[in-house]
Amino acid sequence: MSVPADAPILTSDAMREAEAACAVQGTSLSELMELAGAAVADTAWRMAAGAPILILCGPGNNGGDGYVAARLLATRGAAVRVAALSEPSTELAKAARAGWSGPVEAVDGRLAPAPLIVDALFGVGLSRPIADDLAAILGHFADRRILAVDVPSGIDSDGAADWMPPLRADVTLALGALKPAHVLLPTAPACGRVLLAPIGIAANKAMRTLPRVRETQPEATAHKFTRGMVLVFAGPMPGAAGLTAAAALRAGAGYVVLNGSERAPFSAIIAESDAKFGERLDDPRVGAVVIGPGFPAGDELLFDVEAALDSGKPLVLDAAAIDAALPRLSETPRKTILTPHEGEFARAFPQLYGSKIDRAKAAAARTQAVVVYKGADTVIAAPDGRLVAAWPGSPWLATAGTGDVLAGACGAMLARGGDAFDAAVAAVGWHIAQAARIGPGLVADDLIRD
Ligand SMILES: NC(=O)C1=CN([C@@H]2O[C@H](COP(=O)(O)OP(=O)(O)OC[C@H]3O[C@@H](n4cnc5c(N)ncnc54)[C@H](O)[C@@H]3O)[C@@H](O)[C@H]2O)[C@@H](O)CC1
Ligand SMILES: Nc1ncnc2c1ncn2[C@@H]1O[C@H](COP(=O)(O)OP(=O)(O)O)[C@@H](O)[C@H]1O
Ligand SMILES: [K+]
Repeated sequence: MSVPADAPILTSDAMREAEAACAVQGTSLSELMELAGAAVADTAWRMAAGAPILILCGPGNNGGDGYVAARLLATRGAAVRVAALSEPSTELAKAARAGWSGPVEAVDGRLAPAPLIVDALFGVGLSRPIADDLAAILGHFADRRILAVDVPSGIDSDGAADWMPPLRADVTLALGALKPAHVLLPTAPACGRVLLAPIGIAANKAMRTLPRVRETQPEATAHKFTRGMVLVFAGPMPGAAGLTAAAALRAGAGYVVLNGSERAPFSAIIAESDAKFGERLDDPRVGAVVIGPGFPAGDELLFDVEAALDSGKPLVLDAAAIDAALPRLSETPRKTILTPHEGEFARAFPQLYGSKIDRAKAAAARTQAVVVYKGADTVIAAPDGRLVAAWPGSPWLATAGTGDVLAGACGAMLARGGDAFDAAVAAVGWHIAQAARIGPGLVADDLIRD
C-alpha cells in the first residue's frame, strides 16, 4: 500500500470545481475524459503485461473513462473486453461508449473473468452503497488483479461513509487528485497502491499527502539554543515524559529540560524538580513547551496547563492536557499543536461529524490550533484549512509510548520557530521515517536511540 508523496487531495465538490475551472480555461470535459482514459489504458497495459483485460463500465463518467480506455487498449492490440451495468447515462459517457466498437457484455453471474479487471463502475458520483446482488457478482472477481479507476467502486470518495468496496484494488489510479477515501480508514487499505494521473487539473494543494522527509542539516552557524530549546513538563508519571524529552533531543532540539522528574533519559537532558517550572516558563530561550505525556487529568495538570497558557509560549498539548486547555485555546491564539488519538479526539470534540479530515479541520478551526489527529491514518490540520494526510504510516508504531515520542518530536520542530503546521508535518514525517528505518520488533524506546 502506498500513495504518492505531496499529492493533492480533493473532495468530490472540490473536484467538480476544479473540473469547471478547467472548462473555463479551455479544456473541455471530454478532453479530460480522454486524458483520464489514456492514463487508465497505460496503467492497465503495464499491469496486464499482454494478458487479457476485462473492463467493467458503470453508467456515469467513471464508466466513460472505462470505454475510452477500452478503445485505446484495443488500438494498441490488447485483448480487451467490455462489460456494462447499463447503457451510459451522461452525455460524456454516451460519447465514450460510441467510440467503442466492440461488443458490450452484461455484468451478471455469467460474466467470464480475465486476469486483469479494470473497475470503472463508480467513481466520485456514488451516492449509496452498492446493491447486494451486484456486490455478489463482483465477489467472483476478487481473486483477479484489479485496477480501480479513480476509486474502488462502492466507497464514498469523500471518506465520510464507511462503505467498503466489493473489489479491493491492487492499484487505484486517482484522476486529477487523490480523494479523502484513498488516505482514510477503513477504505485506504482497499485502494492498494494509489497512483495519480494529473490529467491537467490545477488542483488546490491546501490538502495533500505527506511530503517526502528531507534531512535538514543545522545551519553552519548553529549553536544549541538556535536549534531550539524544549521544556517538557513531566507530572506524576515521568517515564512517558522521559520518552518525550529524549524524542525532542533526538528530533533535533538543541537543548531539552525535563521538569518535574529526577531521571534524565539522556545525560544531555536537564532533569529538575517541578519547583522551577514557572521560572523555566519565563526563560526567553524556551521555544516550545510540551505537556501531557504521562500526566493524568486532575487539578495539578490544570494548574500547570494554565501556567503554560499564561506564558504565551508555543505549546504541544497531548492526552489529558488537551481537555485541560480546551476552554482557553481559541481566546488567545498562539502556536499550538494538539496530538489526540481517536479516544482523546472523541472526548475533546464529541459534536463533530463528517470524515476524519472534516473533523480534524473543524477541530483546528474551533481551537485555532494545529491538530495532529493520530492513528494509522493520521491527519494534520491547520486552522487556515491546510491539511496533510499521513497514510500509510508505519504499523510498527502501533505500540505503547510512540505517541509520547511524537509529542517530543513536535516540540523539537516547533521550538525551531517556524510555522506550527509545518512543524507538526515535519514531526509526523520524522516519526514515520524513524519507525520505517527500525521496523520489526520496534518498541517506543528504539525511536529515540541512534
Ligand atoms: N472530475 C473530473 O475532473 C473527471 C472525472 N472523471 C470521471 O468521472 C467520475 C465521476 O463521474 P460521475 O459524476 O458521472 O459519477 P460516477 O460515474 O462515479 O457514478 C454516478 C452514476 O452512478 C449511479 N449510481 C450512484 N450510486 C449508485 C449505486 N449505489 N448503484 C447503482 N448506481 C449508482 C448514478 O445514478 C450515476 O449514474 C470520476 O470518478 C472519474 O472517474 C473523468 O472522466 C475525468 C475527469
Ligand atoms: N497501525 C498504525 N500505523 C501507523 N501508525 C500508527 C498505527 N497505530 C498507531 N500509530 C501511531 O502511533 C502513535 C501512537 O500514539 P498513542 O496512541 O498516543 O500512543 P501512546 O499513548 O502509547 O504513546 C501515533 O503517532 C499513531 O499515529
Ligand atoms: K471505480
